[in-house]
Amino acid sequence: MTDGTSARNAIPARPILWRLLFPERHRLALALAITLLAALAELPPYALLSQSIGLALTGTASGGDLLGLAGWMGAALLIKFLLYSLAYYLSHVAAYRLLADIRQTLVRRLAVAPLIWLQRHSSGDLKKIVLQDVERLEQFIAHHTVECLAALASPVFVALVLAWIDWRLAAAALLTLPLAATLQALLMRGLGPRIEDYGRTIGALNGATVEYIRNAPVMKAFCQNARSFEHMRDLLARYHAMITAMTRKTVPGWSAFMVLLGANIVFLLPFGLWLHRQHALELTEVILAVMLGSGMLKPLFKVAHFSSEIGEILAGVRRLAPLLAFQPTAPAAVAPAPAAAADSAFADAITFDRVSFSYGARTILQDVSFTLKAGGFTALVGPSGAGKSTIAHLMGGLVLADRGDIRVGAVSLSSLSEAGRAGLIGVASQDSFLFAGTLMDNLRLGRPEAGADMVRHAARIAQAEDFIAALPEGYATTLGERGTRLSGGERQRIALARALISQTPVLVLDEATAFADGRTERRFYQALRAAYPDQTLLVIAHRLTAIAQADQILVLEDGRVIDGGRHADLLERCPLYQTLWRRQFDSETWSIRPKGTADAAHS
Ligand SMILES: Nc1ncnc2c1ncn2[C@@H]1O[C@H](COP(=O)(O)OP(=O)(O)OP(=O)(O)O)[C@@H](O)[C@H]1O
Repeated sequence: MTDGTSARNAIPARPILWRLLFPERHRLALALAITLLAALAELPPYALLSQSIGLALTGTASGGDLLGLAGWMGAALLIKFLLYSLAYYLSHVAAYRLLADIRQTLVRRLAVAPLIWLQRHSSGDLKKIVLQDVERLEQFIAHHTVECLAALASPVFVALVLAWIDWRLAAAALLTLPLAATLQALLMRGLGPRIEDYGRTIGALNGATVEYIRNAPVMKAFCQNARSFEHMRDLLARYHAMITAMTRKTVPGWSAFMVLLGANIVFLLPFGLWLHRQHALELTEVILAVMLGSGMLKPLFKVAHFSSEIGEILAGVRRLAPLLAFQPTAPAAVAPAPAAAADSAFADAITFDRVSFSYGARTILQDVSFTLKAGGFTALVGPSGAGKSTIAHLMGGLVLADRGDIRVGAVSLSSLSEAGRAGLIGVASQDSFLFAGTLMDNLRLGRPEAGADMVRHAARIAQAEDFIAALPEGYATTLGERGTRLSGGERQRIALARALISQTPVLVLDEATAFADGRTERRFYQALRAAYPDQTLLVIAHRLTAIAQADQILVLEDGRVIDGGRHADLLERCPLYQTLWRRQFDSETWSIRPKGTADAAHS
């Protein structure tokens, strides 16, 4: 397994950041140039102030002089205000244009991102990328650019003015800077991995929060509260511990850094007064130097703060990078035409050839081999946890086999593009996701060009016709984001009809008919075979009566296919199949009886 952290660190974030900023480079450059002017505009008010003090000290100021000075001061402040406003305006316009572009690109890329990649990321991770990481870029583009440049430029301009008055004053004003910079470097040491860790914890916490919100109704039903959601509680504790450790590590250093940046007055004032005594400087020059110099380094605190934030911004860019890099895959040249599955050349529509799969260290499937005959009806049965859905996930491209090969006809499934695979193999499971939109849109998801007759036909087979007819607007009924207006069983029927409409040569139904009772389920398979006789069907079902008519039944136990054949043969020779067959009747006749009547009921 690849180490996600080192892989992420290997992505060079700075070039990606520049590439993201490139489309707005002119606007941003203009914003920065205006910021420099605004930082320069901070100086004249000080010069005017020092001039006023000089006039006041000599007692030569007339009312007109003071009014003039006040006017100039007001004008200087107004110019500074206008320049900063313009710089901010431009940086914000650039930021929001870029953000809109980046978000649109991300959404487009999400649509073409490989299923495997999406499967590996929790919804919390993706939320963090699409919302928080992009939001952080807004902070960087709209605020940090202008504010950090101003914070850097302002001490430089002040140092130049001080050097112009007397270079020794500039040197005295800068004396505490090396000390503060060394402290800052020490402070930041070892913070990088912590910031990475912080990002990971936030991602995990987001995921747990989304899961918690989704499961809130279930937890309420069982009278549980947030404290019972152990995973989230652990993550919150980890987050709290991490923040506390980071605060403990950084706060004393930050405070010392801040104090040092403002401490240059300790050198500047005595040194300026000494120069005045040596007749090297006028008193007004000393006052001007102290006014300018005493606060000149404080803006660097913002720069230092930014340098700790840039780590998070770049980590966000690194997270964005893989998603931004996805390109729509060209249809695979080797994908067999869907209709070919029924040809004799594709007598074996699907072949699992010694396929193994693990979740981490846990082996789920081991050397699984079987074939699905083209146009045949195969059922996959086995105890819970045997690996049946994992086989469906492999065929649906949600996970990749660790070893072995899955072939569609003669072509390896792994060599097909996602579009090629989706055009050949359709998967419907119990977990159906319905999008906000009309029922018709939801049904035609896999085949937007499907005609009304085809949709109605599929809906009839999926036993969805009656309840659709009862909906206020039939097929035009708008569904909520998760199809909340439909019951679980109705949603499953829609998912089933959707898979039928896609008309893929191979169809995998993973507990997709769990909504139906035994008899309805059996009738459904009969209707399905009659309507689509050429379709290769793989059905995962717990209710064996429904699939007893299958051409082939594969028995899976602990990730291995232990037997395969027709119902009658398996019933005769396969102990596990016999047990599964018996168990379904036990469960069908199972009931809760008052204590003490159990024996009587069994006899
Ligand atoms: N994402 C995952 N991470 C780790 N283990 C998983 C994951 N998904 C499934 N498993 C495990 O893999 C095993 C096989 O799961 P699978 O869903 O394929 O079984 P199944 O035969 O379909 O079971 P059921 O009939 O109950 O649906 C189970 O033990 C399950 O806990």
